[in-house]
Amino acid sequence: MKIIYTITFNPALDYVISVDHFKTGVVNRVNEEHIFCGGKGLNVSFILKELGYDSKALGFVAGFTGDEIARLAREEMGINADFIKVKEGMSRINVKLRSDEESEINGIGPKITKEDLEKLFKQLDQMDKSDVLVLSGSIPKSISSGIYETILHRLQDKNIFSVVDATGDLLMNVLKYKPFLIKPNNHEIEEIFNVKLESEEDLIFYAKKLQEEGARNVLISLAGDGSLLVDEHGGTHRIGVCKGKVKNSVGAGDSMVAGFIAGYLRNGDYMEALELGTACGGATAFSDSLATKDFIYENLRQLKGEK
Ligand SMILES: Nc1ncnc2c1ncn2[C@@H]1O[C@H](COP(=O)(O)OP(=O)(O)O)[C@@H](O)[C@H]1O
Ligand SMILES: O=P(O)(O)OC[C@H]1O[C@](O)(COP(=O)(O)O)[C@@H](O)[C@@H]1O
Repeated sequence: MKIIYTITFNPALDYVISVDHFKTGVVNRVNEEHIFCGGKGLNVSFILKELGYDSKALGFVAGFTGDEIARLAREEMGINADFIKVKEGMSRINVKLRSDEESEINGIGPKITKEDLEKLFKQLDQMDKSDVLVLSGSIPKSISSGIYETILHRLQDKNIFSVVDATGDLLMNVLKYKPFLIKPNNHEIEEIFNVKLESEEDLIFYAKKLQEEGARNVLISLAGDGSLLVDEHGGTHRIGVCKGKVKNSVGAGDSMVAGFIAGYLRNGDYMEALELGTACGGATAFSDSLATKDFIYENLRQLKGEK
């Protein structure tokens, strides 16, 4: 049995607030607030657990916020988290503002030293052939943007499946290690290539460009417009979305990544992976926080046109 590891370098408490007609330069009053444990790898671990796949959630936490993240991850999310506690700084509080528009303010994160990184490398040394490693999210400012590259370089002889959900250099630098899956969204592709995507042909063109750089499967998510996968055999798969009322789309991308991995692990079938990923992304977007199992499968049945 493959072991799935997720790494969240910079977990966060997500402070999700709703404000009617938010305005800058004045006092705004919140009419609904929630605090969730967030961070991309942790979100992936949670959805994997809902789908029946255990994972080891690795990463760094610091300060009182870090203690709360570790507590919430274990006690409320039910995740097998093995975080490294670092001494300087504190884990982030990321503000997610719901108003006429959705806005996010994501923090910096604690100071991670060389010794802290060594501890993570030791944990990763346990990885074995065909295990899955999910590297997702940003990294604290104290670490070099080459860190994902360093990790995949260390693991390159182990024949693991890597999944990378990150932006800019963090993503581009690892493509040469042939990640099994990358999941940029359309805005991230536009930023990477400094272009405006205007058609499906554009999406396919840039997905193939990322494959030329080394990525095996490229899944481009398009929020409410669904997603497009160019698989490693050159097949193109376009899928729409589940129907529902959006409540909070934070974590939809992470949910899609988890669903895709779980769907693929079942039979190695891309369409099954894409459908389950879509159901997970939609179910999270239609929930106050991350989606739960029953709602994911309800969305999957709806997507497939089943009762
Ligand atoms: N408004 C929405 N309605 C239905 N499904 C959605 C919606 N937003 C996101 N999703 C689902 O979640 C997936 C990932 O969402 P997206 O916002 O593109 O990811 P990210 O959070 O990484 O930017 C989408 O491809 C879609 O399947
Ligand atoms: O590490 P980053 O890129 O700052 O992102 C962290 C944020 O991403 C999230 O994991 C949500 O990610 P997505 O909406 O892209 O799925 C939040 O829980 C968290 O606040």
